[in-house]
Amino acid sequence: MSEKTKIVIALGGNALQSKGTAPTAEAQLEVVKRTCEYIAEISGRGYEMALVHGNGPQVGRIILASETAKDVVPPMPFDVCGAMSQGYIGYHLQQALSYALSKRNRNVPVVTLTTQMVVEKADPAFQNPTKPIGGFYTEEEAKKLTEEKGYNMKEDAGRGWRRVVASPLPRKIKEIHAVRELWKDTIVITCGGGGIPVVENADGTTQGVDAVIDKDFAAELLAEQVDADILLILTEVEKVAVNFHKPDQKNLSHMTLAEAGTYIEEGHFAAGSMLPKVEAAMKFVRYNPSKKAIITSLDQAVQALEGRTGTVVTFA
Ligand SMILES: Nc1ncnc2c1ncn2[C@@H]1O[C@H](COP(=O)(O)OP(=O)(O)O)[C@@H](O)[C@H]1O
Ligand SMILES: NC(=O)OP(=O)(O)O
Repeated sequence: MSEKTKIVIALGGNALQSKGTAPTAEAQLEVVKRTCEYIAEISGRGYEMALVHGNGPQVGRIILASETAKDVVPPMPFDVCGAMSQGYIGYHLQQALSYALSKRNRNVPVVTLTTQMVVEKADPAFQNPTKPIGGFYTEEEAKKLTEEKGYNMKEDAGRGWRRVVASPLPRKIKEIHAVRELWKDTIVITCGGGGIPVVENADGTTQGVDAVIDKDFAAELLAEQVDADILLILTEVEKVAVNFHKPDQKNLSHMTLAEAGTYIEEGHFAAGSMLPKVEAAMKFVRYNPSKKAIITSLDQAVQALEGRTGTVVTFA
């Protein structure tokens, strides 16, 4: 790998979703086109990068469609739905990013790698579903879905109720060697939706499991394994806050590992939304204390890389 600054960018579900319109593939493509302008801008500044995207809303809809059509088409297992989400989100990103790069006369190839993520069979997450997927429901609708379909439903960071599924920790990127090879001259879209969750059998084969891995943790593992300089987590908010959504909310420009740990103990970060981002950032700087993680919004990504905004997480 070259000596340029290497970034792993984690793109939040909001970077792929249109607000206030039906969640169609066409609407997603329009949002992805806007997202890719920012990504191309970062590439234009000479950074090397890989992209990891979320899939919570998308995989939830694919699973729902499959379950709804179960009387006419055999339902797809979760891992296959995850693979489908990687394929179509990756396709949109490839199409839009290639165009955004070409407008800047940067003819860097962009490819999506179907990526399996090894998880542990015994991960306690299989007994405690926490990962929100699909759309948002009212509390009443959520109760009905639990009664009628047996879904696990939880409130998601003050935004409504969502179905939650198991989200085991990512342990090994099956295709990491291909990612490293591709990295040399390509923007690779990998570990989409956290990677397709698989377990390894004793004979070395892999087998899909019912889960959705958190893409922030997957991006962190990738950042470790490609020796990235920066883990850039892009979401809806410009900065991480303490006392979020309270009158005394305070946006943070910087957190050390120790400070982040204290804020977690004090309960400032919502599980399933901001908490995994902060935990992923902490894990990255703990793994390599000379590196940094940044959490910010997509539209502030360039400014955050220049040190002008975002929440920077460092070891000390
Ligand atoms: N302490 C906090 N500071 C900032 N945002 C927070 C905090 N706690 C919860 N959030 C919420 O977490 C959201 C980011 O999580 P989420 O939307 O699940 O991520 P993604 O962008 O990866 O889909 C923010 O948009 C915000 O609504
Ligand atoms: N898989 C995943 O973490 O998706 P979201 O970012 O959409 O929650």
